Amino acid sequence: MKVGILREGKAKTDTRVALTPKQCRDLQDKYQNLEIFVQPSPDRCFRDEEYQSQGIRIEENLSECELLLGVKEVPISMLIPQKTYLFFSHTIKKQPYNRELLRSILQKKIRLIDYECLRNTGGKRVIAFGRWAGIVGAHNAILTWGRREGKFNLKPMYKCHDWAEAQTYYQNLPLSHIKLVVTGEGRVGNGATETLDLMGIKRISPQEFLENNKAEPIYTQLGVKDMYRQEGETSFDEHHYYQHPEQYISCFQPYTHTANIMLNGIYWDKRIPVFFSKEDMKHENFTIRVIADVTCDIAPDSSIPSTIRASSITEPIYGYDPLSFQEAEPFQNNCIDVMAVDNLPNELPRDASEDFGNQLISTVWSELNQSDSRMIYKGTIALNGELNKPYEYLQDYVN
Ligand SMILES: NC(=O)c1ccc[n+]([C@@H]2O[C@H](COP(=O)([O-])OP(=O)(O)OC[C@H]3O[C@@H](n4cnc5c(N)ncnc54)[C@H](O)[C@@H]3O)[C@@H](O)[C@H]2O)c1
Repeated sequence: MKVGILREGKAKTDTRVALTPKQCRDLQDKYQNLEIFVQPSPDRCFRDEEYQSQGIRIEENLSECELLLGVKEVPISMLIPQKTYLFFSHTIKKQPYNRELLRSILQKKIRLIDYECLRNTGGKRVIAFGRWAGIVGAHNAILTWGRREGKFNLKPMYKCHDWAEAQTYYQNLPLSHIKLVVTGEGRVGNGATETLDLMGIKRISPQEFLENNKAEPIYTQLGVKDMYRQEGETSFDEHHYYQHPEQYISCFQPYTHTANIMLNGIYWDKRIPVFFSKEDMKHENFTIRVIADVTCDIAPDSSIPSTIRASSITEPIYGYDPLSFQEAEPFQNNCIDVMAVDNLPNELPRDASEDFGNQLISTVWSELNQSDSRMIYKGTIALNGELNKPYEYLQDYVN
């Protein structure tokens, strides 16, 4: 089989790749009939020469390849008819900006397998970048706090060679007054706690967090059971919550009076209650001064009203004035600092790509060769010019 690694075409800042040079080499060594070709790219986090030095061919024309691997949406002009593509298409929520992309995929009779739709038998996603978004998100939260307090300047993650370098700056940071609440227990939430643990910030239970008045750096992590409840109910049925989140109310309020940093890493959609309102943010007892919103849904369709726009890797922080509801200069006493970078794993593209490639190899690669794989069937959005059965609900969007 011939496999092509695509040059990312959506934005220059997308420097990640699905397989590293070493992973390509290992796969070729393992499978005798496999040949991997890499489209040249001046922007990719692994240079063309790094692939070549592992014996992988650089090739502009990938029309001989059956399977093409990208990361972000492939521009329509780069799509080759009748091939199998794997990438994040961002079409399953009927995103308007990718309607033409899906139309074109159908016209060109492309088989589209979307990484976001690849799940194991328990329904959990098998391949994602979320852990790295959490790792970088927590780094940026503490960086923002250091600058806000004027106490320290943490080197931005994207300026570090890799995560190992960033970790060398975590010793002896003056973090004494930090009270940080992490929302979410998935990839992002758990990635964030990796960074916080390395920084020596003490993890405590949600209950202790609300009661702790000592000037020591602490954090707590909240899952859905800590954040939502049904009115009049004392127990929490997680399965029921996922089925009917609209029947629940938020119990996040006490943390808005206790924490000074919030790292938001929990999934949210319009059925789920918001954590707090614009009005809540005006109150004197709203103590949160830094919000690292990794989930990064943009207001008004968001759980956090101050996430009024996404920010960028090079300019990650903006201020939010809770009285005027407007954007303001960052690091002002009367304002809240927002870190809302929506492509955080790109700050550590080499580490994130390697991890992603390992997940691809260990969970997806062998499935791709099985004609009856449930995982691949359920992850396939389009084939032979039609929507695959699980995605027929997209027909009106395509039309
Ligand atoms: N800013 C970025 O660069 C970036 C990168 C990756 C992911 N994200 C976003 O971060 C968020 C979390 O991603 P993740 O990888 O941790 O996801 P995940 O599936 O690993 O974890 C999701 C978390 O949200 C909770 N949750 C609450 N309601 C849910 C629901 N109805 N369905 C599913 N989960 C629900 C889960 O219990 C879990 O704690 C997502 O919104 C994702 O799009 C942002």
